[in-house]
Amino acid sequence: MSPQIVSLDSLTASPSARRGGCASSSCGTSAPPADIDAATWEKIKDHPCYSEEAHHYFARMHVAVAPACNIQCNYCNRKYDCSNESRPGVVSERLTPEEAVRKVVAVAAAVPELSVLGIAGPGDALHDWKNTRATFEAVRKVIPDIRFCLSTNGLALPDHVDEIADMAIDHVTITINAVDPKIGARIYPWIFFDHKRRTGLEAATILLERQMLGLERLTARGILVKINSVMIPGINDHHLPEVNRAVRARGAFLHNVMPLISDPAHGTHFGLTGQRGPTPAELKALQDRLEGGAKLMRHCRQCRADAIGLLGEDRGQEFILDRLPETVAYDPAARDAYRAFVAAERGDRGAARDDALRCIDAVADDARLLVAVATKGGARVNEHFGHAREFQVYEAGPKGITLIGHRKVDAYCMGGFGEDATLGPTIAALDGIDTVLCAKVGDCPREALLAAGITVTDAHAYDYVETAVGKVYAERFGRAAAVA
Ligand SMILES: C[S@@+](CC[C@H](N)C(=O)[O-])C[C@H]1O[C@@H](n2cnc3c(N)ncnc32)[C@H](O)[C@@H]1O
Ligand code: SF4
Ligand code: SF4
Repeated sequence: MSPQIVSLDSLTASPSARRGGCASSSCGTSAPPADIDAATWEKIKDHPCYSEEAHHYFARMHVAVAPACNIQCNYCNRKYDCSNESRPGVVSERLTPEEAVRKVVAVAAAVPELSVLGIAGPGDALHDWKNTRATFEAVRKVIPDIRFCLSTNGLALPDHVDEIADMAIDHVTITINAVDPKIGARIYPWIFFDHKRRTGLEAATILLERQMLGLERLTARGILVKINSVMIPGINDHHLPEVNRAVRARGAFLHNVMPLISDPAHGTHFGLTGQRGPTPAELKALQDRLEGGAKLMRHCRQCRADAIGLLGEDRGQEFILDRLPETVAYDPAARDAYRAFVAAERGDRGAARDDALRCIDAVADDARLLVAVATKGGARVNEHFGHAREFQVYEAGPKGITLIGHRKVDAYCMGGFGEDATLGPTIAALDGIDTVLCAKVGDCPREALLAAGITVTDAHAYDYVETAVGKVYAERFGRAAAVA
């Protein structure tokens, strides 16, 4: 099977959405959000992880060139692999740098949304620095405008900051789960440092010190740093506000608090010893508590180390090595055209969002609504309920309309028929949601969701998400007239 070519129309696939022309005075521009300076916006405006807004439009790909790791985390087992599973550290095939370059060029030729190449394991990008560097250097020669991104536990980071800066790697993620070694020792059984394996408090103390040093050195060089923290109930959940303060003080750009995944089938220490992950409500409560500190990332999908596509979709299986031609010619025209399309969409959507926010402003009290949106990109309500593999969750309230997370589900509709067995888990996954927005929904799931207290509607199909959420909010709280 050859890779599927993405069409711009697939994002805006309705006559009303393809309205041509431009409703906004800011058409064709993409001005930075109020809290971001112009230089930073230039670095993040096409990075789907560093900008929530960009993640509606731009794709990343990870290449699995870094299999080895210099530490052990109690939640990680890189030996377990399943092509159907989306989880960090999981890959279908490990690549040499040469194979990785072939894959990147093939993806860039077929996926015009591609803007970022990341190395996130399956081990540690800096422990396997030779492979990481060789991959980035070779890709840069073929695709000069692609952004580079890497993820590390931080142990080797202080030694590589100069090279990272020299190679124009603008985005680095460090996983920091604790700033107190006593808590760290419950997460990391060992590290390998300075030719020796170290355990217990000594291991955690060294690792945490190296993480902070690496963070300070990166931010001093103007590199944008995202901190990942895995939320582990009973171990570091109460401690993450302290982590948030510590990384903010050292200039971290984003803090991404992710839920622990600990299925016993994965064979991790935490999975096998019954350590649970947080519920969506617990994760949201912690993230809400952290608001006002280091800026939060709330749209992370905890991707595989070989993920390809928009966040929330994974097209990795389309591009496994066996399916790629030996040589692929790269032509930047499709990516250039896509960027021009996005610039126009952004202007249009910005104007629509301003309209939507006016109806939120119109409601003075503390009325809140949690809305789950079925979307396949482009910041529009454009996915059928039965085809959705995730719903993006928006909170509408006095502070505006904000993406606060997502809920993964199994697609309800297989080959044209709804599967009632799938609907139960979908309803459970939508716990706490008031309304679901989608492009199309059948009577059967609509009634089943209603019986569970969740309304679902396709009345706002192909609207921008904020426009649709604003309308639902206004209808619910009696200000329908506020949104035209
Ligand atoms: C697979 S790691 C690769 C990069 C690097 N070795 C690191 O740990 O930062 C990518 C991210 O996945 C996270 N991760 C791995 N296993 C996880 C799990 N079971 N639950 C939640 N996050 C996990 C890590 O903490 C890290 O932030
Ligand atoms: S540092 Fe990353 S790759 Fe290494 S054990 Fe931890 S999660 Fe796995
Ligand atoms: S794991 Fe999170 S930060 Fe990394 S590529 Fe996926 S969405 Fe972005």
